[in-house]
Amino acid sequence: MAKKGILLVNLGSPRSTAVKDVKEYLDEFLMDERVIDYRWIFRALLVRGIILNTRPAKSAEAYKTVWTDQGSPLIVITKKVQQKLQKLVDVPVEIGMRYAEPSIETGIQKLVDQGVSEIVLFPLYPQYAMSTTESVIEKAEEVRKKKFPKVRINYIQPFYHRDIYINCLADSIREKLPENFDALQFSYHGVPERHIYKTDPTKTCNLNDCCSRETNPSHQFCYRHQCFDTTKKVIEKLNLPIEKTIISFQSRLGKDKWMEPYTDETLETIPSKGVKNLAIVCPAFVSDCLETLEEISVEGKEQFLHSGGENFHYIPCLNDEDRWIEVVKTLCEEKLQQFYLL
Ligand SMILES: C=CC1=C(C)c2cc3[nH]c(cc4nc(cc5[nH]c(cc1n2)c(C)c5CCC(=O)O)C(CCC(=O)O)=C4C)c(C)c3C=C
Ligand SMILES: [Fe+2]
Ligand SMILES: [Fe+2]
Repeated sequence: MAKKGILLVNLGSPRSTAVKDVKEYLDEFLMDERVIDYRWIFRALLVRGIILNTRPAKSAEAYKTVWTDQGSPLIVITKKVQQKLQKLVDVPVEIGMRYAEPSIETGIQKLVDQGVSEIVLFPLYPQYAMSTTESVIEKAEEVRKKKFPKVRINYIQPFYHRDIYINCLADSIREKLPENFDALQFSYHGVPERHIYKTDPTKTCNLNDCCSRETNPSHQFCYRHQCFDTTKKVIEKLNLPIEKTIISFQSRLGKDKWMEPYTDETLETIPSKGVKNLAIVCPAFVSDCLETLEEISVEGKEQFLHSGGENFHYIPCLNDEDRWIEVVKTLCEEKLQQFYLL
């Protein structure tokens, strides 16, 4: 019988906080046609002609504020998840990053070196997006076809709607919520609106109320719907009134129209509407990273407090919490079982 293994895939971080390493990382990231989805020549002009002239130095400074002795928080946390999961399952577990090292190819190679030929690959993103889930699958398939044609890969699908995940996230938030808060804000990583239209095979999503409808044929590939639905399901579990919740989208880049409302603008306007004590959580990320530890916990906090807010309470991601490791284990085991049916 074929030997099985698990590959946990996350976004990836630069090798170090040196500007040249950040530049190399951003080049690979932003030249991905599923991230900046322009024709190659226009993408290269924008990324290599404009963005990479100034952004690496700025991003390197931001990375320095979150970097740990062991490296980037995102990679350190993903490794902890790997180690904890390895103790619970009897197949090899490795990690791979979509950008930079350890790459998806490195991860698959490590599994193959242990005799594995059937891999469950877990893109660590609760919601589907072209720039994340789809990009990971495309890359893994490219590597598999080129380097490991005999290996079979079974992909774990977005899990934002799964009860086990929602219960886990709701329990984690409940434990960390402060006693008194005026609102709980759900801040998701944004994407350009164009990405949503582009990946909608049904062409029925118009980015209005269709995303919050119970059913719509576009939901399987609508990142906006999946963020709304995650929020709705979590607040139901938490028994929180909808009036006490806010949803927003962070981390926009460039001049395109990204999904609204924007987190930074929201943080600046809500204190004048009576939200003085804020709790904020970032459920597009399962591991804390630059975008949560710096953009939200530091920059976001400053924006909120300077705009009249009084208390800002950041709720960490699931990281290596045992209850989350249990969810990862269950989702992986489901897919491992499927190999027998394929
Ligand atoms: C959670 C899902 C993510 C989506 C969707 C996503 C889309 C997306 N991101 C950029 C540009 C940047 N993102 C950056 C960092 C970053 N992004 C995610 C996740 C998603 N991105 C994570 C987990 C991180 C942190 C990585 C880390 O090392 O901690 C950055 C780099 C940092 C910076 O310079 O600000 C950029 C740039 C685009 C353009 C995009 C969709 C089109
Ligand atoms: Fe991003
Ligand atoms: Fe939608």
